[in-house]
Amino acid sequence: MQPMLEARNLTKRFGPVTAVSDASFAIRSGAITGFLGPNGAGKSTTLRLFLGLVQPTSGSALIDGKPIHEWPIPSLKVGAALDAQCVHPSRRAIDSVRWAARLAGVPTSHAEDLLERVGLSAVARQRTGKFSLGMRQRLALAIALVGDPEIVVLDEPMNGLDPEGIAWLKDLLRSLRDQGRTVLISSHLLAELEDLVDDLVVIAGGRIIGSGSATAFIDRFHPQTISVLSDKPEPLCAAVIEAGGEVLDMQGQRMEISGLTSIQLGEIARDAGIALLGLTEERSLKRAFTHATATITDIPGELG
Ligand SMILES: Nc1ncnc2c1ncn2[C@@H]1O[C@H](COP(=O)(O)OP(=O)(O)OP(=O)(O)O)[C@@H](O)[C@H]1O
Repeated sequence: MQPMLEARNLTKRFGPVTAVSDASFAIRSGAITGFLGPNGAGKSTTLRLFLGLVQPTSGSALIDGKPIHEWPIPSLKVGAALDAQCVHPSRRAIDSVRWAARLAGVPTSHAEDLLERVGLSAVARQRTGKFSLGMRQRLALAIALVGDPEIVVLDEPMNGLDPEGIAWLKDLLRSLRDQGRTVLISSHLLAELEDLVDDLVVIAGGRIIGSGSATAFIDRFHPQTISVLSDKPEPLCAAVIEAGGEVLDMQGQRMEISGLTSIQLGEIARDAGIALLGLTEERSLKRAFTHATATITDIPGELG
């Protein structure tokens, strides 16, 4: 199936700065994809390249097979919220949405519904100059949805939202996905995306370090670690090292071990006469992400 968004050897340089370097990845239709990377990694630049707001130095950024400018009415294809400050402060919220609808060439009659959908009905007729960042994020989202687009692209939309707002946004994005839309959402905070995304594209230093399903990302990058609780941590630590394992962390009776399977660890403890009081193999996207970004130089582009 044709990817909904695809970067092919995409590079963008700003003078001496290479913001995006030979990036290739594909985003499938009908999924929520998290675009994850530290500050300055090149996320916003990549999103802007897809939206035709900056031109690539080389390579291409395709929306459903072609550059955005080749779509007759781009806002029907893709709606984007890249900057929560994008609306004029002296304009009322409802007028900003109507203005965006006019620009997109779609009826303005849904403006009220859109503001209701993003929880801004009560302030629809207020000027946006005094809106909080969270309110602006909601307004930017309403504007992104104005053309009822197939693809929704959001740059750090959770900035400024309180926990309730974040939960609300996640529900809204899931409902967009459940309607068959494609959602691409960037963040520098993995915790924001962890329970939301189906797929991930991870970028650091302008380079794509992995893309694919979140599960595949964990499989590929997760360090093999075991958290173990024992009544004799010191001798267990020595036995683990003796057997070629590594003790990553030790706090009281709990230690974190890598380089051994849980079966091997059980055998080592048994042979040393040490009781294991608990043993868990922790697998989290967070640990995989930390590991992947720490070892970036060793990692090739595509993830299965
Ligand atoms: N218009 C520009 N002119 C010069 N340099 C730029 C421009 N836009 C981005 N950069 C640089 O490109 C690099 C990537 O920036 P970008 O904003 O894409 O990263 P980001 O991952 O979105 O980071 P953040 O989360 O901090 O916004 C940074 O070094 C940035 O300073």
